[in-house]
Amino acid sequence: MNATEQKQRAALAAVNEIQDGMVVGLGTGSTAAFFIRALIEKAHANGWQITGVATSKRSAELARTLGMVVKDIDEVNAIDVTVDGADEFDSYLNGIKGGGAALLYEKVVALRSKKNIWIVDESKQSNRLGSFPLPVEVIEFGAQQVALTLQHMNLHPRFRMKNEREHLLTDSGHNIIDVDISHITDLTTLADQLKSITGVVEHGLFIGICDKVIIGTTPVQVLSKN
Ligand SMILES: O=C(CO)[C@H](O)[C@H](O)COP(=O)(O)O
Repeated sequence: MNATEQKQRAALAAVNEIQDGMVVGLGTGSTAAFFIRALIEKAHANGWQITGVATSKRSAELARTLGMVVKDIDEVNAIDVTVDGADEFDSYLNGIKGGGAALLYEKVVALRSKKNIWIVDESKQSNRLGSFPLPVEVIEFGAQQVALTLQHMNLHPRFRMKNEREHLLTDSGHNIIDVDISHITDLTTLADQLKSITGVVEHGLFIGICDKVIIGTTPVQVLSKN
């Protein structure tokens, strides 16, 4: 079974975690898009009222186009569960996110959710995080200075590009600098160091946030925290 089929299977399995009336955090990326489509289909078929809280403009637009009520995070009292993809995860359910440049909103929504589920294909599983470049979201002003700091930290920074000349901008208008953390063993300390750099808004290390990973293999594998 290829990666796309596994993403679809994981997304379908995650829909079983949702009940009528829930407020659901909608992740970003190709796997999250499969989930959004499948959830809306089930909600329509069963007459469910589901409210979405999107982690990107893309996901909000997809969900609204398909008929879901999507609210801003500040318009809801609580988020019951968020279902999102991941770029890499380990056996502790820590991971790297932000391959789709949505890590800031994804983390804001995840940290306000009662439960976080990641849906993935098996290629995302890793014994040690760091094969996927870690996205660091930085404000436009002084972004080159932040890149220099990351260079001095031996993290081999590279601006994520929209095209040959322009930096990619996130939904918040920030830059993404991808860094190489494959040689770093203490990721908690790294996370703290990155957050302490003025100009850094967020990074894609999600440590202690995910509660469950659904891998769309046959049969589907589920890893749960504790
Ligand atoms: O973190 C993300 C977006 O910022 C995505 O969840 C991650 O990149 C996985 O994407 P996909 O489901 O397309 O493999």
